[in-house]
Parts: sequence; C-alpha cells; structure tokens
Amino acid sequence: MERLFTFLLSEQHVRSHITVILQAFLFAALAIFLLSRKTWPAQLRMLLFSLVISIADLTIFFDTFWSTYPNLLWNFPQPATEITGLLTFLFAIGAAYLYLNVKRSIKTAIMSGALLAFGMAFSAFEILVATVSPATLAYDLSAVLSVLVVGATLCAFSFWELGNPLAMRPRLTSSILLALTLALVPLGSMGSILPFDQWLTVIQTPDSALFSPLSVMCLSGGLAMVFLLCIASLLDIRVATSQQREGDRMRHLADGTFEGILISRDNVVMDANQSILDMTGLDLNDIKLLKVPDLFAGGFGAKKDGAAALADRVAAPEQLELLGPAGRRIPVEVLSREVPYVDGQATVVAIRDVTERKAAEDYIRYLAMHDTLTSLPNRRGLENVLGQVIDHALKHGLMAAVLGLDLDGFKAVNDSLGHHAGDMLLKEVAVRFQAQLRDTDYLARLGGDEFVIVLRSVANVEDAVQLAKRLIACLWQPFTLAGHDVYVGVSIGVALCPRDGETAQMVLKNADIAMYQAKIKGKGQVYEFQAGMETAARERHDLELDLRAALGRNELQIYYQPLFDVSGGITGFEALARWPHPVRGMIPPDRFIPLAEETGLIVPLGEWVLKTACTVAAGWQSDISIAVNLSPTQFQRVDLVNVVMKTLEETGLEPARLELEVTETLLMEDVPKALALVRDLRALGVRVALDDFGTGYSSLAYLHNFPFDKVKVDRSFINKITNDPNAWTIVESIIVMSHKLKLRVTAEGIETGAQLSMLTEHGCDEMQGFLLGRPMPEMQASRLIASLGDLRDAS
Ligand SMILES: Nc1nc2c(ncn2[C@@H]2O[C@@H]3COP(=O)(O)O[C@H]4[C@@H](O)[C@H](n5cnc6c(=O)[nH]c(N)nc65)O[C@@H]4COP(=O)(O)O[C@H]3[C@H]2O)c(=O)[nH]1
Repeated sequence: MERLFTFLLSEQHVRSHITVILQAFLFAALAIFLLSRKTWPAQLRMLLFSLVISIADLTIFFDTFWSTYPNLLWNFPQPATEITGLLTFLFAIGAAYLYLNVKRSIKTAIMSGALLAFGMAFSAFEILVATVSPATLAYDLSAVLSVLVVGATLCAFSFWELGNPLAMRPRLTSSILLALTLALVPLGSMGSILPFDQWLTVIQTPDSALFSPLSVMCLSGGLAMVFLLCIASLLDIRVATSQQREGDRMRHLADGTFEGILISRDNVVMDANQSILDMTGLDLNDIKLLKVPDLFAGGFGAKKDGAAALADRVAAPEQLELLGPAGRRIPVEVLSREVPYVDGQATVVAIRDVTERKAAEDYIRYLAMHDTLTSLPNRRGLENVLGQVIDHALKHGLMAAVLGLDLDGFKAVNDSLGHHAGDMLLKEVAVRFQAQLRDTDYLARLGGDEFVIVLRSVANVEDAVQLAKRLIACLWQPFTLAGHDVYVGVSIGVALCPRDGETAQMVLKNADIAMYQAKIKGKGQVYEFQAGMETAARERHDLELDLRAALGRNELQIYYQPLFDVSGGITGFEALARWPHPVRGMIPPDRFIPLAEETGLIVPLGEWVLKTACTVAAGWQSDISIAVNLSPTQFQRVDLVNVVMKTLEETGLEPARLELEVTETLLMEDVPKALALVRDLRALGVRVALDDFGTGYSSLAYLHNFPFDKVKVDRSFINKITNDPNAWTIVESIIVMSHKLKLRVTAEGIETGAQLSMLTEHGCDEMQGFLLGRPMPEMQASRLIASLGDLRDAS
C-alpha cells in the first residue's frame, strides 16, 4: 500500500493526474450515455459501451505509463497490447450484459462492477508483465487487492445508481463513479508494481507459476469477488425483504380499495389486488402470467402504450371491457399511472367496475327517450328516429309518412273517472295501436293523448290513410275501466316526407295541422295535410287568442230569444252568447263555442253567461224564466251545482225561474254522475231541459231515466215536419211519449205558420223560433217584457 501512495502522491505529476481524470470523465460520461440509451437495442448499447471502456482503459494506462517513465525506452510487446484491449472489451461486455439483462440487484451490480474493474486491472498487469518479460514483475500485493476492491466497488455503485429509479441524477452519479474507476484502476495497477529499476536489480528470477503476478492477481481478484458477493448477498436479502414488505404493504393498501388495482411493468402483470382477482375470476399466480392487454376485450384501448397514451389515461380514464369469468364482459373505467415500485418504475392500473353506473346511465338515457307510462318512445326519441327515417327516405328516393293522432273524448274520461283510469286508457290505446302496426312502423307518445306513427316507407298516401282508418276502427270497441265501458275516438292527420316537409319538425308540424283539421271537422276522421291548412290552423289559433282577450275585456254579449206557450204568451227567454268581434264582425256561437270547449274557455264563458243572464232575469218585473245552455265540458270540470247555487244567491234570482239546458253528450259520458247532477240541480229548485233532442243518439231511455222538466225538439226536425212525414211522425211520438212521462215539450226553430199550427194542434207545450221572435239584445228583451206587462195591465 505504501508503494501505491508513494506512486500516486509523489511520483505522479499533478498535470498527469488532471489529464487522467479529465480523460476518465469524458470516457465515463460517453460510456454511461451509450449504455443508458433505452431506445437503442441492448446489443448495440453493450458493444458501444464496451468499446469506449476498452479504449479508455488503454488510453489512460498508456498515458500514465508514459508520464511515469518518460525516459524509458520501451517497446510494447505485440500482440499483448491488442489482446489486452480485447480482454478489457470482453470483460466490459460481460459487465454490460449483466446490467442490461439480469434483474437489478446489488449482487448483479457488484458482479458487473467487479468484472469491469477486474478486466481493466487485468489488462494493465498483462501489458506490464509482457513488457518486463522474461524478468518477473515485482508488485505490492496489498496495493493490487486495494485497487481491485476499490475499483470494483466504485464500478458496482456506478451500475447500481444507473438503474436506480429513485435517484435524482442517475447518469451523472454513475458517470462520476465510473470515471473514478477508469482513473483509479490503470493508475493504481501501475502504482502497485515496484519501480522498473527495482525489477531489474531486486528480482532477477521469475516467480514460480503459482506466485506469478497474474496468478496472484487472479486469485486475489477471485477472493475479493467472493468476499464482495457475500456482502452483496446479505444486502440483496435485506433489499428483497424490504421489497417484499413494500409489495405486501402495497397489496394490503390496494386490497382496501373497491377498485381493481394492477401493478405491471412492460405490460406484464406483477401484482394485483383482491378486487381484480374477483372481477376476472383468476388467482394471483394465473394473472401474473398474463399481459395487461390480455385482460381486456379488444386489448388495452386504441392507444396501446407509450408515454403519451399513459399520460392520456391519467388525465382521462379509458372506457374498456374487462374479461370476467365465463367470457363475461365487465364495463370498466381504466386509469393508469407510472409510480416508483419496489426496484424500479411500474405502471399502476386502476380498474373501476362501472356496470351499475353504466346501467344507471343506460336507464337515464332510456327515460330521456321514452314515455314512462306506455314505454313508447317520447318526443325526443321520435325526433331522433324521424330524423334518420327522413335522411334515409331522401337518400333513397323513398316516401315516408307521419301520422299525428289525438284521442277524442279522452279528457272526459280523465276528468270523470280520474287520472288513474286515464292512464290505463292510454296504455290500452297504445296496445291497440301497436297491434295495427308492422315491425318497421314506429309508434311514439308525445304526451297527454297525443301519439305519432312513423311509416318508414309508403308507396302512396293511400297506404297511410288506410292504416289511419284501421286505427280509428280499432277504438270502436269500448274500453272497460274501473267497471265502466268507456268510448274514445281518434282524429288523425297524415303528412308525407318529402312532399310535406324535409325535416322532422316540419313533417310533424304538418301532420299536427292535418290532425287539427280532422278534429275541427268532426273528430274520428283522418285528414291528409294540404297546403292552406296552415292558414286555417293559424286563424283558429288567432281566434282563440282573440276570444281569450274578449272574455278578459268583457266584450261578449248575450242575446235573448223568447219562448211562447200555445196561447202566445211569453214563458221565458233563452240566453244565447254573441261575440261582436272588432274586425270580423258578429261571430256566431256555432263558431266560438266549440273552440271555447276545446280550449277550456267554456268554463269562464259559461259562468259569465249564467251570472249575467240570471242578473238580467232577476231585474225583469215578471216571473218569466231564463234558459241557459250548459256545456259538457263545464260539467266535467267544475262543481256545477255549487256554481249554480252561488249564482242564484248572488243574483237573487228565484231558482224556479232558471232553466238549464243540457245535451245528450253531457249525459252519455258518465251516466251516474250526470244523473246525480240533474237530481242535485233540481233539488236546488232549478228546472232542467234536455236540449237538441232528435240529434245524436236521441235515446228515449234518457227521457225515462232522467228527471227532466222538459224536452226541446231540435230545429233540424222541426223544419222538416211539414214536408217529411217521417220527421213529423218522430216529433209527434216525442210529444206523446214526453207527455206520458209528464215532460213538457218545446219545439225549436219554428219558422213558418204551418209548422206552428201542426205543433200547437198536436199538443206541443212551448214554441221557439224566428217566426215568433229572434234572439235580441237585453234592452230589446226588457222592452218586450215591459210591453207585455203593459198589455196585461191594460186588459
Ligand atoms: N235557423 C234558425 N235558427 C233558430 C231559430 N230559432 C232559434 N234558432 C237558433 O237555434 C239556436 C238555439 O240554441 P241551441 O239549440 O241551444 O244552440 C246553441 C247552443 O248550443 C250554443 N250556445 C249559444 N250560447 C251558448 C252558451 O251561452 N253556452 C253554451 N254552452 N252554448 C251556447 O250555440 C248554439 C247556437 O246558438 P245560436 O246560433 O244562437 O242559435 C240558437 C238560435 O239562434 C229558427 O227559427 N231558425
């Protein structure tokens, strides 16, 4: 050792040291740079690293030799120098191979380090031995061993640091350590031998083979390596135990989560938590044999691997399907991240089972597109499909049809039997409609009692109309709800694509307009969309707005038409609503009453008529009665008995002077309720008349079952009695039968003297018609009553 220190500290010039260290750093940095190029093939990295190391070793050795013995005339033996270079190269290959291909451990690092240091020292000694031959090389054994041990240790640390994932600057540290080895080993080897002059004087005879420098070096190198490996094994065991502990800790941590956690390196599964094993049905040993992409249907997503893909998955989870037991595919959300793990970097893959969330999402999507009551597609679902149907029709030159359906009489059921019955009815209607359709046809419910049918391809409009007729007919049979037989109809509008529109909105709107037309024209009909219908629909809409405004502004009026007894005396007046429109002139009730009924405006309108008529009649200085029409909608929507009672109280009209006219439609919809209504009204002291008898069903059963006070024979019969014997026979029978049932009979619409004579001669009790008196404004009616009073007073 003393010899080594003398050599390094006194015999070497500082300049020489600086040169050697600079060279060592340059070569070391280059070697480490080449070895750590992960993107290059391993063989190339090994070759280049070894080449740089062997050149560095020789260069530094010769530099040192030259600076130590500048005056020595020496001649390096051939081929020893080349062989030496080759030896260093081979040892370096071995070291690099261990580093690149054997699992990272302290043992591997020491073996690599020892190989490299030994190779460098070996070549130095080999040249020196060859140089002084046949004389033997005199050396300092402790120095040789020290050089080897220190060199191997430095080099081992260099390899260890290079593969350390937690190191801050692994390549820099590694380069410094390798540079120190590169400087120390050639220099130290040289310093371990005695000076040349001492070789020649002191040791003249070769050592025995056993103690030749090379044998000693090999032996000592071997011993040093065994010693180092023992220490390394101990260290490796400690590291392995701590790695095992870390692995266990990670697994416990991972088992504690509900998510599946996989740890992988280079896509190979290294560890997995219990959740993953449960999801895949595999055990830990089996899963460790697999690659991560093998666990997923269709691999590990489109972005198979690579840093960019990994970063993507960290930022945004990937939606994949995990292969579960028995080929089951489990929808999962996958996140992955690079983490330091045990002895290097690893990828942690978090796999979340999203089956329930997916099911919930699917259900929400279903709800968004479907009607919960009938399970039919709703407006959103319809618009989606209709868009596709239209695109397809336009692309292939086909014709599609859209049927807009609106139930007739549904509101009556809903209001009278309750919403539950209404819901049941809608469901059954949907079933009947569906039964009329082909698989390719599409039925949707837009809400309320509105349905839409899409026919993907029709040859002509007649196809759609025929289907519409079948749909109308399929509702003819009654529905039995809560023990009641209930009838509803349907009005249908048909629009074609592309003829009536090329967008879903346009075709739907036009089918709706046609359906409205069907409603206006009497319900239970099918109408094909025609240009111009829009204007009619718009007009109707404007009229509705105007009527609403007119009601609000109290612009409506009541006309009063007198009713006469056989002696010509006025028995009462019928209150008839009038609408003097500022632009359209006087609008007859036939036009605005049905509109008011459809829109619900009939409720405020009817109450206004009732109150106004009762107030006016209460002001008449006479006991003549006032007749007011009631609409079926009023009957359905409000507590009529209460309304009538309150009106009588407020206006002070005697109940006996009020006559309420109801139609058969009102009775038909809910017979028990209608019966109760008529009874309750009569209980108030109000009279009830059955209006428009002779139109509609004209069921004589109503006359028998309901406690009416009178029957009003419709004017459509009265105006035929003089020239249609059948009409007369019917009117005559009504009179006879009503009298038998103790009902008074009123004939409406008497326009001629002949009609009047026939009716009076055959016992009709009361007469109404233009012949006797037209509907007149309040003032005129009041004057008429007053003049009658005057007449009576005069007589
Ligand atoms: N051609 C002809 N017509 C005659 C003759 N005599 C009477 N009329 C008309 O016959 C209708 C009788 O009323 P209605 O049958 O209750 O029929 C009424 C009634 O159903 C309804 N209506 C009118 N006002 C109201 C109301 O305030 N409430 C309700 N719910 N409906 C009303 O409108 C219908 C039509 O009322 P108006 O147009 O006022 O028509 C009245 C009256 O002007 C005649 O000799 N010849």
